[in-house]
Amino acid sequence: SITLQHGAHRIGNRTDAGMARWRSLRLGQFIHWGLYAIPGGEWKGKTYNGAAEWIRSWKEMPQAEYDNLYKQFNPVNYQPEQWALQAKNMGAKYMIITTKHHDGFCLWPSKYSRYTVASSPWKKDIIGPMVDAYNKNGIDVYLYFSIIDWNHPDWRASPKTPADSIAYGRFKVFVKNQLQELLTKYPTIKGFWFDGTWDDSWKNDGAFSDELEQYLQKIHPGLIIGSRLRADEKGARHFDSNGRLMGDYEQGWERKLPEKIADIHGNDWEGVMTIPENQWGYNARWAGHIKSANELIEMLVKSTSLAGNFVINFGPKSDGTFRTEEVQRMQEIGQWMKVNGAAIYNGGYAGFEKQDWGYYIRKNGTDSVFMVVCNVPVSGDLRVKLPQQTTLTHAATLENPAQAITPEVTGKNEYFLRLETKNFHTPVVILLQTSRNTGNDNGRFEKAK
Ligand SMILES: COc1ccc([C@H]2[C@H](O)[C@H](O)[C@H](C)N2C)cc1
Repeated sequence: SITLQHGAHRIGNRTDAGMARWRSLRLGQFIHWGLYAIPGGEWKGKTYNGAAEWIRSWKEMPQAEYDNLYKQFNPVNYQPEQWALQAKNMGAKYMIITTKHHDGFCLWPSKYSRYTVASSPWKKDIIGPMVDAYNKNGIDVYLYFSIIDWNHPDWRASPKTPADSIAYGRFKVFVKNQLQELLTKYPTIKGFWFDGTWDDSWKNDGAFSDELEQYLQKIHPGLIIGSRLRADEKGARHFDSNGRLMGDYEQGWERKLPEKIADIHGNDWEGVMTIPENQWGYNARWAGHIKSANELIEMLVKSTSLAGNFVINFGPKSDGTFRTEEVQRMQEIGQWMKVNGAAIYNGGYAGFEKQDWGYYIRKNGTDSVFMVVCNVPVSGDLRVKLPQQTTLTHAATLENPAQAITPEVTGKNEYFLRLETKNFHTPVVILLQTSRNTGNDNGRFEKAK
């Protein structure tokens, strides 16, 4: 390995209580809200085919007109308590809110910028009431913060001249001030979700990203910050030039998930997912494939089975309400979580041989392993192959009333489970009680007690 001043400062996952809590939450709600919700992917009768929150970069959108949208920001139907209750009913245990996206508009009245809600017709702080409402409902809050700031005169994607470097130097002070301000105003937040860190200006200044992270940890110990913030002194991002993860979890899983446990290299990780193919901010016209609740539930189950968190994104409208499809997804996911949440919260990698019918999730630190069945085989037989010295002592569905299952046992520590009901509308969860190093002959299934 090479000597790095600004590479990873820790090998392996964090072992403190704050990170263990993050690891137990598993299901998060991402919210992208800002001026981009006003055009909602359309402008003067034309449809923008990119992601709605990027409409400012569209050639058909005059940037001055976009930048003046703050004069229309007035979410008269914004009710943070409703937002928080809705998220609680979905079963989300943490929420990530865009305090400032790439366009630079701040949803809090920052004293370091005039481009904030304070200058809008709404005038009031959006973030504070949201943090309070979510915390009151037992949901942890993380603040999304874009380093890229298209509105700030000192932002540079790639400084070319000495004047650029002086301007960008001022910008770095501005970033540090805004982050310190967010921590001071909203002390209950658990971490930052950084974005917009791919440009040369940031990539070629690994020292600053390292010092910034240490500065934030100093004023707010225990902050959880993913791998998108840092670059090392050679411009490597997420993983330093020695291949070691920088930050507290791998944060690169955006609209994609790992396939198998080897893909996560033992790191904590989080996947963030849009319901349409690629829309984070509100887009009036949802085109392409819109994920169903079952698809999102399966992604959540897959993430949990691979020891990662899964965050579903929502893009509220400019008036502060959510579109029907998003309300429906939250309700349907919430109904499933009410019955099966025990398989998700505190869930992790089981270490059993993957089967086609779905995913195994081990309740952390126990011999309780959940089978989440997403694909019932036409045979109706659900095969369970256990590692050596592990036997199955009991099996039952999670639903009410629980349906006890007597597996068929084969001699090779292999079991076949059959489900009575055949027609499923959502994934079915079966709880397996196992015991290890039992010493009795492999595969003997003791009758349910
Ligand atoms: C260039 O590809 C991109 C760039 C930025 C993104 C941003 C989205 O606007 C959203 O905020 C997502 C979390 N982020 C990675 C997505 C894809």
